[in-house]
Amino acid sequence: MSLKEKEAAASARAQAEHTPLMRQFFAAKAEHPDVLLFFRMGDFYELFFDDARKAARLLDITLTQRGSSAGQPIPMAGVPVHACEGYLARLVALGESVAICEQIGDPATSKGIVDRKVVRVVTPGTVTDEALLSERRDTLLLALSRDKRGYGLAWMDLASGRFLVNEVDSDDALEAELARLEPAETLVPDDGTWPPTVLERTGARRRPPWLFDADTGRRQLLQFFALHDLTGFGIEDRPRAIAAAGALLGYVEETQKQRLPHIGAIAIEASDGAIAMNAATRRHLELDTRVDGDTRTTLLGVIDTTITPMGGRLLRRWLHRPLRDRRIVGERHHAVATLADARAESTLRESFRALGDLERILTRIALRSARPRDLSTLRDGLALLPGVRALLAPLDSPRLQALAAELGEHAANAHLLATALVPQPPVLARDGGVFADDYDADLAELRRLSTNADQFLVDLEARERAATGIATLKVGYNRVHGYFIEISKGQSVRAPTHYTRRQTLTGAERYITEELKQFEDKVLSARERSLAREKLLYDGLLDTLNRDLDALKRCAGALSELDVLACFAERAQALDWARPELRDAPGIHVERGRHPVVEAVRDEPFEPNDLVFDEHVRMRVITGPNMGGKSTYMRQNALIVLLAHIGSFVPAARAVIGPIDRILTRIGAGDDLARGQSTFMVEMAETSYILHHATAESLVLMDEIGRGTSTYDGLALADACARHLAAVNRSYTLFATHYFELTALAEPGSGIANVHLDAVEHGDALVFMHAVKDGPANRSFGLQVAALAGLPKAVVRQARGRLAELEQQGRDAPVMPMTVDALESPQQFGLFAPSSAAIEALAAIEPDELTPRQALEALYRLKGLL
Ligand SMILES: Nc1ncnc2c1ncn2[C@@H]1O[C@H](COP(=O)(O)OP(=O)(O)OP(=O)(O)O)[C@@H](O)[C@H]1O
Repeated sequence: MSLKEKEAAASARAQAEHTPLMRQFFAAKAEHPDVLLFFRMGDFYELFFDDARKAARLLDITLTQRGSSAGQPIPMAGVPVHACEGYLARLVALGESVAICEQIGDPATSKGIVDRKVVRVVTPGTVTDEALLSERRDTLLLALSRDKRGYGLAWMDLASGRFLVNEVDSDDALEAELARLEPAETLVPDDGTWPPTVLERTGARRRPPWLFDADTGRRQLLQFFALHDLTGFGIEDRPRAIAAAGALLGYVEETQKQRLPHIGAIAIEASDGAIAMNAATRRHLELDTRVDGDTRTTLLGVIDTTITPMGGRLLRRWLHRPLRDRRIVGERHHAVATLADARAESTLRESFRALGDLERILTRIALRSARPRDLSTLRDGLALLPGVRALLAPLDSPRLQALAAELGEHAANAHLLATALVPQPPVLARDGGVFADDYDADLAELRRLSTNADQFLVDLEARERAATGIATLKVGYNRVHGYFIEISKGQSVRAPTHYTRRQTLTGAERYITEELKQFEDKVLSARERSLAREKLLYDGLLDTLNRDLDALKRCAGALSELDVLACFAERAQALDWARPELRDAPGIHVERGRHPVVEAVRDEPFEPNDLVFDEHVRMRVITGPNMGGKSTYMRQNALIVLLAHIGSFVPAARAVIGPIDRILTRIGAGDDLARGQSTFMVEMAETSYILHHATAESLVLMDEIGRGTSTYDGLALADACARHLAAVNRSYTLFATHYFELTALAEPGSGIANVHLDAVEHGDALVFMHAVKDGPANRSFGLQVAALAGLPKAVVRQARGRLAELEQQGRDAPVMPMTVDALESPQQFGLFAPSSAAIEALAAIEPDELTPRQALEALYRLKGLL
């Protein structure tokens, strides 16, 4: 016997030692080794062995034992089927996947143990059940591929049917896309090292590398979309994107185990169509989450007043992808202005309250998992369309008119749903009662039979009481035994002989009669038949709706966008925001700009500030006291630029903005300990990214760079970076600093100007003015701010003394002015003051009295003193 044969025999012996049930479990588990297996047993999903231990830990459920198999006790944990959604939601949030193994045979009729089969695999990135999805956030599955030239990305929102791809050429760009998309699950080829940002994500899943092959991917896509070539989707010459898309499709088909008719197309979402923002920028600008996890005091928290969840999700997508296409964005501004001028947005928003999440409902219709209430929500939504179209008809805006056309009529489906469904259908289709009585004659007849039953039973009870003379006789029904006549124990001797005993209880006997039996057969079969009829009608309704799925999806898309545009119009008026102007000419002009979030949370009025970047000034060095408002000023301008490019109005009296390609920020952050980097390392890595990527169309915010190291190192670095940004990158740069030395950069012709924020002292109190003024600050108020913060008085006093000393020393050691020219001749760098002996010797020299030879000697002497 060969070794292989011996092993096979041993495994067969081991198998034989298990019970049939456990053998069934092992077979299912072998097909899904890396995920938790929910094994259906009656009213429970049970987990065994390691799955049980893991689930007990993650879900805080009891770990028990179930007999033994092959001589060993079997660890087991279980969740009730009726409550499984909650447990699944918790597991997918933790990045876990679950294979659902159902009983597929009927326990009543099957011989031996009932058949079981894995019917679907619930994974964090492929969930479509309403209960498992976050309402206002897309749940994305992402697949990555790579070749020598870079990475391919493909992502799918299964709950809406969106399927997109992109290709990027660097780790940085990949990281930026991950930060933008925030996928719930990421498929990565298991081949060599990947950046930690990829593998350390919740829901990262390694897959065999051969699944990420471009040729196979192309074949899969062609087959899935039933096409001959991919040119129509514009991805034909994108092998990395195609490889990722193929891997993604394979995974979705493997886990869903059903057709996915709602995924009708794949499209490219290229990076160069959007204003680039890397992960750091998204974090620093607090677009939708703050470092402390708060989501309310963020930009999204302030601007999101969308009514529908699908509108909320679209707005979040827009916010993370400001567009560079000024035509599209300009059309949105025009639409917002038109809605606001016509005061149409409030009526529109009011009607959207009845709309619901049509986008996800349509997906459930396509996947045939829609519940009756989904259909009634769709009915109510379609009923709104004529009103919405009438409202849009007179409005003179190309985008609004295009959206009105996208909405479509849908009169037939609206009528169908209105006549088919009862006003308030039940939660589940299973128990019937979904369809209106007059929708279907057969159903109405079957229902009449079961309803008339009630009257028949009342009559029967009265008749039997009279016939037997037993006043307490009752007619009843239970699910196990069916209809019965009940007589108390004491009276049961008086039961007539044609009563047949059906069941004996402690205090009563239950009987059946021939008449009651006949009635029971008729009613029960009517009930069953009416349920079967409803199921048939339900399937038919889903078929009809699926025929129009594409048009309905376009309608839902248009409604989502209208919701966002109406939200912009509402915000613009409520918050007094202005329509920005996007121009081809370079420059940024903001008049009376405000920070939308700081303004929203402050009780006192916000001090508006201007910003001008033009051909003369491309960098503004901002100085001023701590707490003066430097960071606020910088961020508000970035947020204004960003808001303008998603189509929103902006918190300013006026904003005129030229082409922008990136928003880059370097703003003080805490240690990135999770990634083992010190504050200074993070600071330098982010700065280096900016210096490598910023262009003359980029908006750059630099907040206090150099703070993470010693004063001289820090100042030297800050100085060099500022010069590089001004002279080489030539970006629009806001550069906040505590190094007053940097104010010397603002020389005529340098393209750099100073602005400052101020504070005034009122006795012990310090009042911050928050107004941005031209020129450098003249003092820092650091000690006053420290005192405000509660530093002990003695410490502040001591610091004051030390400051006076330092300032005196500083005055004695002159610092040479710094110019942009110094970039080319670093030896002129004016930071490091010459030694005081050299200065004294230099001061003692009278040049006019020296001969050329003496002058040369003096020069050698001075050099020797350095
Ligand atoms: N223009 C303004 N109008 C009203 N209040 C403002 C304004 N700008 C800033 N503030 C308030 O001042 C606080 C401090 O602002 P900010 O953090 O921008 O100061 P900073 O100069 O960057 O301070 P630091 O140098 O300590 O980081 C803000 O939290 C805000 O409440």
